[in-house]
Amino acid sequence: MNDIKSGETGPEVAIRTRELNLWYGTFQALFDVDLDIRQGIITSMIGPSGCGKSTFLRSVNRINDRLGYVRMTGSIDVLGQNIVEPGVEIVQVRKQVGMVFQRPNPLPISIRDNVLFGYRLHTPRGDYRKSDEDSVVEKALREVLLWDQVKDRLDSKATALSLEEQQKLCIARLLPVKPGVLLMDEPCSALDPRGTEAVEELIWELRGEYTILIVTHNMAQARRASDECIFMLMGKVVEHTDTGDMFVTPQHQETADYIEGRYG
Ligand SMILES: Nc1ncnc2c1ncn2[C@@H]1O[C@H](COP(=O)(O)OP(=O)(O)OP(=O)(O)O)[C@@H](O)[C@H]1O
Repeated sequence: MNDIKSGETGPEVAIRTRELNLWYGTFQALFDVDLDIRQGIITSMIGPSGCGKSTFLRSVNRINDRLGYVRMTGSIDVLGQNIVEPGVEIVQVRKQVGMVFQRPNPLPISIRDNVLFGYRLHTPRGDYRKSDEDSVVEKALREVLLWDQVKDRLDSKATALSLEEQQKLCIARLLPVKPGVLLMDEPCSALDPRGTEAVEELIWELRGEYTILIVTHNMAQARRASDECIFMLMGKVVEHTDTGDMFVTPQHQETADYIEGRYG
């Protein structure tokens, strides 16, 4: 049951799902998920291992499509378009919905080419100007607070960067194609506490410009780094509310049990 109710949030909803069900073969992983994820804020998704957080995230940019045995029913509207309708181009979905993974996964090419990779792929040939490249690279790296560290070594291999820098780069390379939504699946889990703090600070900087949905096991992170929080259990949404309220006055016993560490 949701506490932030469908239909109440008006046009500023970035991701809206209705009766979203998903099966891996015969195993049902998501049950009637109705969510309204607001535009321009950070929403965290928490819940015990296996409750369907990553499955939900992967549905919103249709990575699950790669698996032949996944079946979905219901709708997922991203910025007003139902992305699971027949005929929707996955390339367009991926352009609007960027994804950041647990382990930073830069390509084994230069820092500069990493930033330009998606931009080259997604910019129509007639609109692409080589003379724009420098400013595109600088803008994206500045946005992720990495420019000063890397501006003198843009041609170095991205894989030689620290994990924190790699993760920032993986966020930077999404930005030139102007995604409305950034999905982050435990983006700090491979980082040390200092790297975690730096990436959290960055995510907070991006707030407003982008709609950010972040899956995390780290409740302290959800608490300090999100505006709204969704608690899931066994494929269902139990509670979706203001983060402060969820941690202080959870409305459901299951939420309270999880927050107090009574689930694995
Ligand atoms: N590719 C897959 N094929 C079959 N079953 C899967 C697949 N991916 C996930 N599942 C199953 O779907 C359920 C939800 O998994 P999911 O990874 O979405 O949970 P999660 O909440 O993100 O877990 P974690 O916090 O451990 O990452 C689990 O029972 C999992 O075993």
